[in-house]
Amino acid sequence: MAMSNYTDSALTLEELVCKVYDVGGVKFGNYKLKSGIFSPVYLDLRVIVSYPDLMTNVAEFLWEAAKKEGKSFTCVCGVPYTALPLATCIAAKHDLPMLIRRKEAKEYGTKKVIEGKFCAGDVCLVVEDVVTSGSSVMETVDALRAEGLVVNDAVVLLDREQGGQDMLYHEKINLHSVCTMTEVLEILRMLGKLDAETVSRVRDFIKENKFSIPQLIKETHGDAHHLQLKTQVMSYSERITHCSHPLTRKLLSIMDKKKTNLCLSADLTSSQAILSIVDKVGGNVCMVKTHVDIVEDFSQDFVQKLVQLSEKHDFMIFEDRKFGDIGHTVQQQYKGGMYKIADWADIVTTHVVPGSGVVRGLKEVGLSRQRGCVLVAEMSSTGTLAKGDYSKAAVRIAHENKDFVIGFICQSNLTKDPDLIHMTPGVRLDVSGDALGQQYISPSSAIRDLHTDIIIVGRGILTADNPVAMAEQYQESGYHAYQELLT
Ligand SMILES: O=c1ccn([C@@H]2O[C@H](COP(=O)(O)O)[C@@H](O)[C@H]2O)c(=O)[nH]1
Repeated sequence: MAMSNYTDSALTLEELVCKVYDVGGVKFGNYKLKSGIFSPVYLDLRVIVSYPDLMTNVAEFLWEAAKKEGKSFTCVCGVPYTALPLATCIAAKHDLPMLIRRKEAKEYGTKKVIEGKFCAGDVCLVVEDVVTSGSSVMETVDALRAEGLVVNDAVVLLDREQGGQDMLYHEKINLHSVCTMTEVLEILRMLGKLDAETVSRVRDFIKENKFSIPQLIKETHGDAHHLQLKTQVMSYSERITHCSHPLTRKLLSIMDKKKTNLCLSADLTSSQAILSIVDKVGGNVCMVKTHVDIVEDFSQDFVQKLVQLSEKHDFMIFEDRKFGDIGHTVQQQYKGGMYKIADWADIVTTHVVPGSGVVRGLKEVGLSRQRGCVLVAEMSSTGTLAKGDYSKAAVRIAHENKDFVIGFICQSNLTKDPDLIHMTPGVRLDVSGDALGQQYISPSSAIRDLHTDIIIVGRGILTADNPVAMAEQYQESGYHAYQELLT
């Protein structure tokens, strides 16, 4: 008999997390892990099997997360043991053949490792309850691949954010998660189930117990494989060969040629001041970002001169317009008014708060002009609401509009798709922040820890005594961090 009577057919993520917590799937305290270390959080998602309605809901969330990017699968396989019933629910509900991986091959009879009917080339989705390092998912992936199945995707209920996603990406697996540990903490805190001290203890634990990719690969595959890691982080020039969007290719080729991942945020209010600094540091940057509506003496002559400088120094022009209205309105804002942004800006930013119509509206104007757009998926400011499901929706919209969307404004790595460039503002050598909620991280940390592609720097350069020398320092610091990732 079921231990609790959940009758919900469709829960919100908050409700799901709350129910998993209420049945004891997530516990907070001081738990000794298999590794011997003590953890302030303990996950026991096996308990879900005792709550059939909750289990069906979890399975639906998993399926939705896996299908978000429009992928299709010919079969599904759970990582033994907790995810087996979850995979079964998905298979039964969506009429999808299921495979079972044996933990040990049978010593008799067929000696099969993978049970169920399949053909080489079938595309299998791997299902897991929790990902920490990604090694359990990899055991199942390796077994499936050994039988000729194609495995590119895995879906997990909870990503502990300790390095598993990067590890799996290294193994050419896209990990889709229903929620992350950060989201669980935020939801439980919001619902009053956790105090601030516990939240910060768990956050610190996760931060301090992150695995590096080399460490994970060594653990999963041993030393020989570890040595191969060096070749796995893509250089800009390698990445060009994996990209289809012409603007992404152009940007990566500028970054490669000029040895820079720096974007200057030219947030000055006089056109002369902007042109002057851009001419001085144009050689150090791959992009110049503008807020054209703060320029007091704006004229078309100003933007023409900016375009000339972009040709002289070989950088792209990026108008940080942050559109946020319905498709029909943003079209007028993009091509018309006094700024006529579509005439001169290679790239523009848009919020996704109106839904995908905003992107479709901009695309109708920009596509024929070979322009591109960047989605504001996350923000650098304190208390930002652009997080969690909102950011995931931005990723989905980007994937659905890859002919026009070339990346994200973000504070974390959101997708491993080589076409989509991650651009991170809130970067400064002095990381103390400003009085209005801006938060900073260092250039090297943005590249190395957030795995971003481009650092966006404004006041760090503009207010320096010697902005040119400072731009060189940011260029050097960002590019050096990128080179370190390659070696
Ligand atoms: O999340 C975001 C999105 C955009 N910005 C913009 O980047 C620059 C940052 O300027 P700094 O002087 O380096 O703080 C600015 O134009 C913002 O509008 C951001 O900071 N955060």
